[in-house]
Amino acid sequence: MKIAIGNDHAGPEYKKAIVEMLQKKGYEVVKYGTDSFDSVDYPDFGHQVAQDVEDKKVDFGIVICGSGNGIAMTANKHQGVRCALCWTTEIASLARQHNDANIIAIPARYTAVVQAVEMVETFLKTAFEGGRHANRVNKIACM
Ligand SMILES: O=C(CO)[C@H](O)[C@H](O)[C@H](O)COP(=O)(O)O
Repeated sequence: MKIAIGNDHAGPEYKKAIVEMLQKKGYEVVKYGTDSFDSVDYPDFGHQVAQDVEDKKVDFGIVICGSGNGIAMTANKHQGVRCALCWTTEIASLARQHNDANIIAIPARYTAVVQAVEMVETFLKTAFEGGRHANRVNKIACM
């Protein structure tokens, strides 16, 4: 399975820990974003991750910024992307089970690294339930 990950200056150490976990588990990882704490603009990297998901170059995406909101908003501009802001493992699980989310957004300044890694593990191992949720998810794209 192939995963794209991107972050701004709020999350280099979060990306590092998540990438280590993913590579240990055998995932192929495409890395975007910064490895330093110098200020950058989260949309630059949110778009890169979301474009890979939209183009089906990767199976899932992970985006990280301070609150998680700016980079989630960026990703959700893309066709076919359902990016979920997650702050507990239960929310991460529900984002897959009920919303068929294909990108997880991590709020680096409001969660611990260990919690972020656990949320990503949960997100990636949880399946979409379909059923009544499929109709609802289909309606998200209908405007
Ligand atoms: O949380 C964010 C966007 O939703 C970003 O990570 C920024 O950190 C946030 O906007 C704060 O900006 P700053 O330049 O880090 O003060």
